[in-house]
Amino acid sequence: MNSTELVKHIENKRSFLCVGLDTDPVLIPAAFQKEVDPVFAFNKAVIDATADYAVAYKPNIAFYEAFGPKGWESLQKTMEYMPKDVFTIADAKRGDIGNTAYKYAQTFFDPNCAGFNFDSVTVAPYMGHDSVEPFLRFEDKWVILLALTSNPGGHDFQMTKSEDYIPLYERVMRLAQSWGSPEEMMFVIGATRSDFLQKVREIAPDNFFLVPGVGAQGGSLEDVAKYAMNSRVGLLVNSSRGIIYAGDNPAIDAKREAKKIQEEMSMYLDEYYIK
Ligand SMILES: O=c1ccn([C@@H]2O[C@H](COP(=O)(O)O)[C@@H](O)[C@H]2O)c(=O)[nH]1
Repeated sequence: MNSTELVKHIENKRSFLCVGLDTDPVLIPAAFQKEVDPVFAFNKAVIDATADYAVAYKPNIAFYEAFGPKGWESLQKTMEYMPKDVFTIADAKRGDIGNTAYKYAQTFFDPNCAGFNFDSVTVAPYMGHDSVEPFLRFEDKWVILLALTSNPGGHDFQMTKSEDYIPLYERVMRLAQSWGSPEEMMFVIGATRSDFLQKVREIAPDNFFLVPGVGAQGGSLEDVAKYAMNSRVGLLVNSSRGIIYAGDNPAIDAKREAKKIQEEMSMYLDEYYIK
């Protein structure tokens, strides 16, 4: 999906919500456990319940690969079930030398390889340009680089400063913009980093940000919208547990939560979105 289509879906749905499909077999409600593939059955119910309110879905790959071939099959079926008008993110956090990175890119982007056709994949940038470039060879596909993550340990390295006092996350964001255009590169910025939202938007005015950390991790959606929106919205805000485990019945509970977030987003689009 290219950026024009993505922005069109955001404007049409008045939403920049990404639903995280972090589907843990242990947490799936009992009603789905009797299905042949409980993970897929649950994901299907979540997608049905939330598709009117979400513009993106983000299966975190860890929740699938933990179960080997069975997990990959659930992911495959989930991807085949995705509505056409949503942006898909393989949250895989890959990163390796060039030829290996290309294999990772094929895994998620090339339908003739593993069979997936994700729009984007999350990548750790710390092995440098040649570890990211292979992902950029695929047309209309996106690389989403970890910049300022939402977890407490994100501080350990991302905030460290070199002799010129530039923190590592900033160095990553500035240098990475010379590797690829804002039409193919996003950054992960945690919603929990509210003090830095203005700064990261200043560093990367045109890129989309994938923002995890609202919902279960407590980040403020309003702060994200207020400080990090740009002239094409430029945000995909993810909530996983807060939506998918909102209750035992996704048709009611996941729908309610997704709708609530979408309504809030719609309000913030009125308030903060300047095209
Ligand atoms: O900085 C980061 C990068 C990725 N994540 C991922 O996003 C979701 C968040 O899930 P919640 O249940 O909404 O907290 C999950 O898949 C993480 O691995 C992140 O949280 N922070």
